[in-house]
Amino acid sequence: MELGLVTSGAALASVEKYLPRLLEDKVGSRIAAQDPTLWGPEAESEAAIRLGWTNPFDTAEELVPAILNLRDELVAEGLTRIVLCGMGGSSLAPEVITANDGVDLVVCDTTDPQMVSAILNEDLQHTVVVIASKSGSTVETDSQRRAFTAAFQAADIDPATRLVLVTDPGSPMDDPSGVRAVFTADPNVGGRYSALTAFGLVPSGLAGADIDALLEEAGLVSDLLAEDDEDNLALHLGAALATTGRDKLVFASDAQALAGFGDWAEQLIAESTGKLGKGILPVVAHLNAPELRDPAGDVMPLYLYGQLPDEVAEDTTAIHFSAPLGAAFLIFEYATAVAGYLLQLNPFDQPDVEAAKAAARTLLDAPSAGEPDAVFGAIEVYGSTADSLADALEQLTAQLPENGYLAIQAYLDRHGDAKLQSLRDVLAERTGRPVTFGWGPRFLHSTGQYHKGGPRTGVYLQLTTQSQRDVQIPGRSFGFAGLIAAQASGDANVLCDEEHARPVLRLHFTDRAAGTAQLLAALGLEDGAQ
Ligand SMILES: O=P(O)(O)OC[C@H]1O[C@](O)(CO)[C@@H](O)[C@@H]1O
Repeated sequence: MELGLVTSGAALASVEKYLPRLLEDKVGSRIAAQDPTLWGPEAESEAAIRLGWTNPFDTAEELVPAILNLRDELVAEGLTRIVLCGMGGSSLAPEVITANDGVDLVVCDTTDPQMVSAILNEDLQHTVVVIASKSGSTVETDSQRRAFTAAFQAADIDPATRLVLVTDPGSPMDDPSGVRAVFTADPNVGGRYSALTAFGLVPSGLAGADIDALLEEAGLVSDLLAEDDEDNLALHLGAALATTGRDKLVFASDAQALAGFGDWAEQLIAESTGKLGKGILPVVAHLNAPELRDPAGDVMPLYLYGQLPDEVAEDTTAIHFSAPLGAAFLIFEYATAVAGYLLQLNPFDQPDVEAAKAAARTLLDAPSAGEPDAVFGAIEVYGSTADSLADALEQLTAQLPENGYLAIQAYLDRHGDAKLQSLRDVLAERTGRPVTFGWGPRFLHSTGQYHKGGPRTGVYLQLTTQSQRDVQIPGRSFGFAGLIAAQASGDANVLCDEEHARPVLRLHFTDRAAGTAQLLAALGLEDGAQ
């Protein structure tokens, strides 16, 4: 795949404006040298323990053979179905790596009982489960570990032969008892920058992806990214990302481009920049997305290609990017750190994620159902007293400010309920504004930071459901159904609180299939087709 970056229109103007400063301030070489002072005194202590990703190569030398040895052992034992339990930075990169290599990896990054149950109940005889958590304490991952341990025991399989852990040294998960292997990662790398560390490499390598080739691709650009050189792609990309006023970054890929890359970059950019009332909102879209037809003044189109086009319209604002996956990871990580420098924020913390987690914990201790404001068929409505579903949606989108965005937050099964993604285009078309579609609780570890920490311009459509069947979480007083309900309500409570004061419309399906069909019909969509 070709390696290159072309900027045009306002993106090019931003590169021309910022590049001389980035070169003069030696931003490229200072990031590579892991200089924690670059983002100002307030960010310094965090940055001092978060820059290890600039050199993933030394650690990989020992790590890769260990992963490949374990892979050989597993294959010899017929254990070829690899499931990965992990949230955000602990699962997004392996999903992209394996998809681009054409190997299977089952990612369990959910608390939806239907999706968890489908993963738990398939082919346990040939399954190995990688449990990945940097902190070792993320509630989703801990719950998934408990559920898989119980499922193996119920199937008369010793979990100690099937569980593989990836975590930071010294975390509550860094304990070899009762598991097949523990891989510890570089603690000086935050989750969303960890694609080329144990978090990206262990699950991908065990699933059969060519992780040596991935690291080689990253190696192709690592010297260039460390240089204070006007050809440094990360300086160009960082400057373009920081284009004044163009803070909705709309991703679209051609057929040959990196599959699913936008989902990984979404967390990197949203969690790194969405804070202090500023930031860049990634919108994972496609080439025919309404947002790209005649882009609004606050939209920055970002096109991902297998091969860059021969010509781009110079006066049309866009970023055009192409790179092999390993290189793309490293370029985007550097570029995000560069954008953080230009936007004057700390790209390594996520100060607003904790609020939703705390609100969910409170609700798990004392669940409070609350009464719906209205009921239409199989849909309970919270946060609107409109006379119909269509009116409730209309009232929500009418609150969009001029530079606002709509976030659809679906606490559902991203495989089984995938047809709901067609809502994105319809609502983008109707509102003329960027629309994001996030699966909960996965997005809480990604755009969730931006929703609470970024500009107060979002309106939120939450979709939740009654599940026909719950899945128990051994050792906990709640099951997955209670957990996902608390996560959705907790996040809504924070978005609506006095500090954030954002509009949230919650549509709760009392029957998953009937509610889905009803909502699609209310938006003029039949069974997911436009
Ligand atoms: O790897 P952990 O500690 O389980 O965290 C998962 C995700 O949760 C966050 O810490 C916060 O949402 C992310 O930054 C991270 O990628």
